[in-house]
Amino acid sequence: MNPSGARAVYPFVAIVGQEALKKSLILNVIDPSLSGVLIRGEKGTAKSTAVRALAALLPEIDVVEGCPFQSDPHDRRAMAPDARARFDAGERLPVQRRKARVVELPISATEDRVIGTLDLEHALKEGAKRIEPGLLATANRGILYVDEVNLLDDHVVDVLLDSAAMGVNTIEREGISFTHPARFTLVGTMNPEEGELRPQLLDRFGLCVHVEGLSSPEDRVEVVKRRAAFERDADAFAAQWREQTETLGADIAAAMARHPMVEAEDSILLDIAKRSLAMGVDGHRADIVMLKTAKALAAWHGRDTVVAADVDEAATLALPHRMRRRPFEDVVR
Ligand SMILES: Nc1ncnc2c1ncn2[C@@H]1O[C@H](COP(=O)(O)OP(=O)(O)OP(=O)(O)O)[C@@H](O)[C@H]1O
Repeated sequence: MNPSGARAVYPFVAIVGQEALKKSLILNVIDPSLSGVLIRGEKGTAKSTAVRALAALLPEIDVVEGCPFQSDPHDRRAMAPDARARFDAGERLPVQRRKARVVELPISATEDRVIGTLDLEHALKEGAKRIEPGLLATANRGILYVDEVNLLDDHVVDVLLDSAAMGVNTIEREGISFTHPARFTLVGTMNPEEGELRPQLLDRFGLCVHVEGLSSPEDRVEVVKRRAAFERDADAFAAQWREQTETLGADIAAAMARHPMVEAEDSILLDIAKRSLAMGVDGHRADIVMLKTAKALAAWHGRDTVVAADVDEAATLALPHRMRRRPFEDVVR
C-alpha cells in the first residue's frame, strides 16, 4: 500500500520486452475507436500486469462531478440523461478532472452487474424508480478489462462488444428504458489452452496480440530481479521508474494531439486492401482497423502521414485473428 492507501501497481515501463503487447495497448489509448485488443497467450506473461499498469498512462478527462455515468461536462451528446437535463436547464455542471480509468470486469459478473439495473429496493421504499449503474457506466470513457474473456458467458461478451461498438448502453427493466453513453476500450486477455473465443467475437476486437514467455535467459533474469525489487518495496520501485513513466505518458499525449491530423494517401489504402485480400479475411473490418492502426502508429512516430512501415506493423496487429482458418487449424497465433 502507498500513502494514499491504494495498492501499488507494477509500472508499465518496467515490463521487460513484450513490445507488441505494450504497443497494442498504447495504440488503443491514442485512438479509442480502434475497438480494443485481445491479448492471447500462456499464463504468467505480463498480460494482466500490462493492462493494469496502463492506468498510469491514460489521459486526464473532465467528468461531471458525482455522475456515475462519467458524463462529459463539455459535450451535451456525451452526457447521461440526468446531467443533460441539468445542462439544458442552464445549470453550470460541476467539473472534476481525473485520469481515465481501467475498470476490471470480474469473470463472475452477472448481466445486471455489467449493464446496470433498476434499484428495486429504492423503488419499493421510496416509490420512485432509480437506475443502478453497471460496470459499463463506470468504464465509460476509459478501459474495460476482462481477464479470461474466453470463459465469460457468450451473451455477456456480445453485450460488451455491442456497447463498445455503439458507444451506448441501454438498461431495460420493468417497462423503463434508460440509455447512457458507454464509450470504452475493451481489453480482453485469455489463455487459449483454456478454450477459444467464437470467431464472430474474435473479429470484433480491433487488434490481437499473441504473447509468449521471454526466450532470452538474460531477459528472464531481468524479470525476476525487477519483480523481486517491486515486491520488496513497491513505492521505491515505482519512484525508480517514475521519470520513464512520465516520459511515456507525455509521448502518448503528444501522439493523441497529433492523431487527428494524420492522413493516408490512396496508395496506402490500396496496399491495405491488397493485404486483406491476400490474407483471405472475411468482410471489411480488417481494412478499416488496419488503416486506423496505421494512422495511430504514424502519430506515435511523430508523423502526419502514414508510410508503408506503418501498414506493415498494423497488419501484424490487425490481421492475425481475422485470417480465414484452414481445415484442422483452429488456433489463432
Ligand atoms: N515481461 C515481463 N516483465 C516484467 N514482469 C513480468 C514479465 N512477464 C511476467 N512478469 C511477472 O510475472 C508475473 C505474472 O504476470 P501476469 O500476472 O501479468 O501474468 P498473465 O499473463 O496475466 O497470466 P495469468 O493469466 O496467469 O495471470 C507477474 O508477477 C509479472 O510481474
